[in-house]
Amino acid sequence: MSVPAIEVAGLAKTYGEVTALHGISFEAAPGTVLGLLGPNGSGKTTTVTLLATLQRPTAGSARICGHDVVADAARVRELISLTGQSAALDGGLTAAENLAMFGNLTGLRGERLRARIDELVEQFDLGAVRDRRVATLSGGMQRRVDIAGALVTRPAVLFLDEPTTGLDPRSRAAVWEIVAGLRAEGITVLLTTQYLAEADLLADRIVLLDRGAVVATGTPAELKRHAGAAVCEVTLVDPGDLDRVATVLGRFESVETPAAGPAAHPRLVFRSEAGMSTVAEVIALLREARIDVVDVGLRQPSLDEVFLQLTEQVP
Ligand SMILES: Nc1ncnc2c1ncn2[C@@H]1O[C@H](COP(=O)(O)OP(=O)(O)OP(=O)(O)O)[C@@H](O)[C@H]1O
Repeated sequence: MSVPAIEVAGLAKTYGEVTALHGISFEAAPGTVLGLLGPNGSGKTTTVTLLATLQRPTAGSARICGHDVVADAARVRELISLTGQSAALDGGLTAAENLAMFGNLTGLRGERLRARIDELVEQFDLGAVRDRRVATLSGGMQRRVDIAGALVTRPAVLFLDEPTTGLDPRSRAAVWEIVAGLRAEGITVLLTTQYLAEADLLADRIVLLDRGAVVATGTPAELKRHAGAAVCEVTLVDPGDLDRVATVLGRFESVETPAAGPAAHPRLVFRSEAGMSTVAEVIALLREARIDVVDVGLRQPSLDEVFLQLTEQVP
């Protein structure tokens, strides 16, 4: 078997009285996307900073492509790149100048640097903004330049810390495409995100952290199966019916769901142990009580629902 791109064993970190990580373990195979998820304060950033050699663990170990992040930190730094939500760009420089700056920082110069910048401009579709000052670009475009900057040195492992936070849906989709492309190139990506749909879409495997411990690992599909039965979702016409529905369907176990938008129809979600029979029963009960619905359906639990079940709060 090949050496894991990321290998974390019993990794712990305490800050004075605060234990940020209680000895976590997980692995990522080369060329895969690992989603690191968890509520605020669960230890995601601490994990990334330890793996990126920005601080030292209190106990346990971590290896990047077989190299220890403490004993072999210099080699690890050559293998990784880190980019986050706050773009590390110089707004006064053009996109191409920023890429050159990233190259210079790692010793890439001259013709090799110019050729690499041309490649990245092409790959990230930055031709139109190449010679524009970064401060004048949209947030989505800046994020693209920033990720391109992290790739100037062709890292084996890329840490993407909340790469789509604050982006509009179109720019977010553009970043998703980039991440899928990186995976196709064989780069291992550790992605932290607060958007579970994003992890569902991009991650081969997910590590779910809560209060400094791993509470679940698996593929998105495995995590959803772990949550157990399918759910029956009832979408109501009238918000005024919510209490009545809760009474009429009181025998079913309700599932906590992420808040819907203000304009959305009110919905209730129940565990559906008996699959379609539960749905049939729910429809019969609602009809009997003359409660109008927009929709009653059977579906797999979403990753958000799994998350709410396994942790104490939303990420
Ligand atoms: N330098 C520090 N000194 C003291 N405590 C810290 C330090 N850095 C992190 N912590 C604590 O460690 C815990 C984990 O924090 P961390 O930033 O890793 O979580 P996170 O999952 O990245 O959260 P968020 O999603 O809010 O960024 C928190 O309780 C935090 O307050």
